[in-house]
Amino acid sequence: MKPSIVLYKKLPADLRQRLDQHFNVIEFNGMNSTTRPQILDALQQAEGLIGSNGKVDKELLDHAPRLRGVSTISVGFDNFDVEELTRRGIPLMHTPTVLTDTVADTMMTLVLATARRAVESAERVKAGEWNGSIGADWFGVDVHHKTMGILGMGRIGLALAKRAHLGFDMPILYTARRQHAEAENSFNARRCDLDTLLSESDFLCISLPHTDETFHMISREQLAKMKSSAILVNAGRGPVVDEEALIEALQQGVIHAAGLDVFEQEPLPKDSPLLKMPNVVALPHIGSATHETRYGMAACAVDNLIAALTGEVKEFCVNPEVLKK
Ligand SMILES: NC(=O)C1=CN([C@@H]2O[C@H](COP(=O)(O)OP(=O)(O)OC[C@H]3O[C@@H](n4cnc5c(N)ncnc54)[C@H](O)[C@@H]3O)[C@@H](O)[C@H]2O)C=CC1
Ligand SMILES: O=C(O)C(=O)CO
Repeated sequence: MKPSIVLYKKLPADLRQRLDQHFNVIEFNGMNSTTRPQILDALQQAEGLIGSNGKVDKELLDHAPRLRGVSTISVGFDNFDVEELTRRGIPLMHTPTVLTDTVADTMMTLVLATARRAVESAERVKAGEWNGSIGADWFGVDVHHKTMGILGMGRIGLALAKRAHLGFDMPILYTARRQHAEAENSFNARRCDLDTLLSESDFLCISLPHTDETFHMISREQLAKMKSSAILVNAGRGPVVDEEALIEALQQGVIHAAGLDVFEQEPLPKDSPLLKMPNVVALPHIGSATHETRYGMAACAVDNLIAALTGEVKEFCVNPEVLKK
């Protein structure tokens, strides 16, 4: 008999068929307050779990006595209790690499859109405000040759550095726990402490995961150290930036603008002051959201689950120590 798995994200038909070839698939339309109790029930029998967006915590794992492998359709795994999974010997698989360039493109989009006021200008054109030769009230600021500061020099940070250095002649600064030879040798990036990054960057670009250490790493005190002309771009995770402090900084002109793909609460609440600010470009967490990349992520996650449940994991395991047991 094929092992049972729980799927909580719609997959392209061919990938769903690939899962069906290996498993008895119990599918749910997302993990939310309605489906979660049903998912917990189904997990009594399930040996695998695959999806994205939904808390995989101790409560869920306590309902899953037969679980042997978990696969997230994302690179970020802040929704997962990795310690608890590891304690139970369950591999957690994720999808790095396949989305790196697409997310770096999104970050560059936010850099350009905020600096050149692209969204705001396009909205004004549609509102019929373009009635003659434009004046300084429409002008933006240059991106090329400005200093880009990268917080989170991992795969995505490096791909962003490549774009900024090769495409826009931007000097690159980065803050990291270790030196990144490739960033320094290939893209002339210079490592510095956080205070220097904050005070010297024209664009502070965040591609950090959400962890206990990174929670509110950028708050009032850090924002106060930035240039008043600086633009903050966050496509890592919302909670890395203290959103209340960011809103205040934008309202008071402590910094110039923000380009945000991620928020402390997603979807962004309809009454968020961010939605009313012309100097904010807010995207609905589209970092990896292209047809090609979302397909690639789903395919990677399907292969990852098959590998985890057949004991043939070669890469993309968040907690590889469980494989040695
Ligand atoms: N907006 C979106 O749609 C997407 C967002 N992401 C986010 O981007 C994050 C990064 O993805 P990758 O670059 O693939 O991961 P990665 O693991 O290659 O890079 C993360 C980097 O952050 C660094 N880091 C972690 N904690 C730190 C700390 N306390 N201080 C300084 N540096 C620290 C790590 O050392 C690493 O270099 C993901 O974890 C996810 O949260 C990823 C994909 C799409
Ligand atoms: O992969 C991730 O971590 C995302 O945020 C969505 O691509």
